Amino acid sequence: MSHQTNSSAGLTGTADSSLSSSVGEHPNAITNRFYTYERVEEIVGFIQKLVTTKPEIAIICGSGLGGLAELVTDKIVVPYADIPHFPRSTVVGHRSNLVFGNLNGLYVVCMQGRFHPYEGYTTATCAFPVRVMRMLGAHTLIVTCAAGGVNKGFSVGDIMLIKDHLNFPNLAGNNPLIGHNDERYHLFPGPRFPPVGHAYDRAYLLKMKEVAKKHNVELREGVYCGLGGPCYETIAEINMLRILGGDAVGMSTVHEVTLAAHCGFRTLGLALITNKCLSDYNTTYEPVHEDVIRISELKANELQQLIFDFVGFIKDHRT
Ligand SMILES: O=P(O)(O)O[C@H]1O[C@H](CO)[C@@H](O)[C@H]1O
Ligand SMILES: Nc1nc2[nH]cnc2c(=O)[nH]1
Repeated sequence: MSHQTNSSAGLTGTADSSLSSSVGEHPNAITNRFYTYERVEEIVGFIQKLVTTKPEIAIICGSGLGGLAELVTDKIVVPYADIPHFPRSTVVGHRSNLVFGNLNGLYVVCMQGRFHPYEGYTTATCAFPVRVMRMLGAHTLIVTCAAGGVNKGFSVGDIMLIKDHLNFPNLAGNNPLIGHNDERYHLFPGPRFPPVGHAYDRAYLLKMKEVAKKHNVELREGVYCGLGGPCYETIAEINMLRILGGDAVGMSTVHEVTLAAHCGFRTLGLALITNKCLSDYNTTYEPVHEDVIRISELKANELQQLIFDFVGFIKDHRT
């Protein structure tokens, strides 16, 4: 049952009048005009007909990390293709499903496949499922991603707790919240000028460190740099990211976490270091997506265990 083509994904040039652009309008404003409160309610209503339990935890699976959803029991799988106005993942290592079910005693929704700006989606489109998951009832977001290790002390296979991010598209004037700020989202609370200084929940960060200790996993902690992609970085760019305090680099996460902060999610971010970044002009290694997927799949079990236990903690401490 497919309701709608990908044309709803916030791109211009479709027959839908809500997508036609006024002169000079920012693509994110067009996307946000398309994903009206009513339309998001329609999407949420559609999903609620299929899934009657309210999810508490939302999980976004990074490249090669879709297996996280396999931990979920009593699964209900809702393909993106079935959901009205939902985009599709087009990248290897990303499936296109919302997976609902139980994880260590809590009801969760997993995005098995995310959206990236380099696929042609606006950052607002990439982030909008976060709002859907919030409106479905989730209060905690666990966002995972594959990333290159900018920090020279990091090794391939390390897991980095994201303590903060550098949102490069945002610094260049591309923020998913550009456009009309619908007051009705103030429920979450969604102000026009949302603070993002604590977008990654400090208490969650500390808790995940405890969980990792129990599993004898040494976690890294650092700043994730979100770039547009699809190119991996030049040596000069990596050197710049280091100077700016970046520890890991990827092409996702920052727009999702921005929207998550806006709609009141408490967020935990985990970046799996899948490759080293180019450091000097004598380096012959270049990152390739196949390696990213291979390392993600190799380390998925470890990450799954940490997330499983972390969800158990949320269950024991929710108010
Ligand atoms: O961030 P995720 O989706 O985990 O994937 C990362 O890996 C891909 C590049 O290999 C890019 O999509 C980058 O963002
Ligand atoms: N931008 C970027 N994304 C990645 N995803 C996985 N590895 C990398 C990387 O080195 N750079």
